[in-house]
Amino acid sequence: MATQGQVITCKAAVAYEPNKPLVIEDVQVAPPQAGEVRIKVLFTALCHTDAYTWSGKDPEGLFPCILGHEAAGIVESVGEGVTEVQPGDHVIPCYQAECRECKFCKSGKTNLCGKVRTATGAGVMMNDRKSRFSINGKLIYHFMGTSTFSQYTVVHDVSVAKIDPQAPLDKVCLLGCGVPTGLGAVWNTAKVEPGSIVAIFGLGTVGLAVAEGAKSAGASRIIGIDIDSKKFDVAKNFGVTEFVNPKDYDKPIQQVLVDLTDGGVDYSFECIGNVSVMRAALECCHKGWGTSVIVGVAASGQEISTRPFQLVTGRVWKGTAFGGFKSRSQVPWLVDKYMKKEIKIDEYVTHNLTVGEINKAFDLMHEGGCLRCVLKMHE
Ligand SMILES: NC(=O)C1=CN([C@@H]2O[C@H](COP(=O)(O)OP(=O)(O)OC[C@H]3O[C@@H](n4cnc5c(N)ncnc54)[C@H](O)[C@@H]3O)[C@@H](O)[C@H]2O)C=CC1
Ligand SMILES: N[C@@H](CCC(=O)N[C@@H](CSC=O)C(=O)NCC(=O)O)C(=O)O
Ligand SMILES: [Zn+2]
Ligand SMILES: [Zn+2]
Repeated sequence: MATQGQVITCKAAVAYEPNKPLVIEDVQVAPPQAGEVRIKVLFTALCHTDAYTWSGKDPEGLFPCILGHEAAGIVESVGEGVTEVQPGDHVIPCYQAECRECKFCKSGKTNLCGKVRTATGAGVMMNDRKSRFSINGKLIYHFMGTSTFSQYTVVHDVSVAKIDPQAPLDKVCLLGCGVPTGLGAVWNTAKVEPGSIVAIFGLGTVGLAVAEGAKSAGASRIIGIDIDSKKFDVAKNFGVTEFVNPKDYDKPIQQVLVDLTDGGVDYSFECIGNVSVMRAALECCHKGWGTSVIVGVAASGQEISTRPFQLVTGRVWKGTAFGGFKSRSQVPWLVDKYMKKEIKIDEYVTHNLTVGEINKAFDLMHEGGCLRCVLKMHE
């Protein structure tokens, strides 16, 4: 039965309140308006940022909402004026848009796009500042402009990357967030050079993708730091050459790293979202040139600090969103790299469940033995 132009009722995991189990509901998904695309989501993974917003610590977190932002699917229908994708196209929804027209896109200096950001931060669509999701007339907010914990979602056309239809959607869904973020933090944001010494704080999917990126960039030493020693075995497969557990030392971890590296590392990456660790990551950098990249997302109200002297003496503090990748242009390129076996994805997928098991998937994320859990969205 043709669904174009119709409201679709489908299953979605709804977050009604912070930290309360997600509820699988029958949700009404309105047709796409001008400049919008309705996507049948086939697979979605969970990222730590979904858990962060669900925890209530995200200043942009709105409830009730449909979380999820690391997914792949097929275009079901498009709204007026949409020219770059059509029904049947295989796509990855991108929380970081790329309109190619705004001040940010035209600057050549950033991957951030301004076109729909105020709407995505407010949980609505740009066109009418309303949600396309409802349950029996009651509004449900969008999340990050993607809301992939739903069998169907509506996104802005500037947030859709069209990909190779041969690519396995249960794997390339990871290119919606964590893997590009880690790779791009190294390749685009830090621009790590061959021979560099790299420190990575936090060896989850994002930290391991940093390791993979650093290895491919020719780093000579890749030091992984995590409070969970079990992470080291798996981290070796992604390029980590040495492991440090802060719990094994009495002195500050930045001092441990400075001592291990004859004065400090060339590049460090914070992939946790902990502001004390962000400070340590900056202060373990080498005087004169060491660069630290903040990747982790810290809770509302948290602030970073250090002695300004750390910067006066040449250390550089940076941050990255989606690894600096331009989403619509470069996600298809990353898919092609995966298809040519030039980047890993399968190795990050430790669990596969169904959307009905989503609360179990979040439990797995918090237990630590899980990198990415991929949910099948349809029977
Ligand atoms: N900037 C961006 O565009 C993006 C940021 N993120 C953020 O990156 C962070 C990492 O995400 P995931 O890899 O999915 O998370 P994860 O939870 O899988 O990994 C975090 C790792 O940090 C370790 N850890 C926790 N506290 C620690 C401490 N005090 N010292 C050392 N290690 C510690 C944990 O044992 C775990 O291995 C999150 O904050 C997430 O929100 C994620 C994607 C994109
Ligand atoms: N609403 C959050 C924003 C958290 C954040 O920094 N998000 C990252 C992506 S995290 C993906 O898993 C990002 O791209 N930020 C840039 C942006 O435009 O949002 C908060 O306020 O903490
Ligand atoms: Zn994410
Ligand atoms: Zn733009």
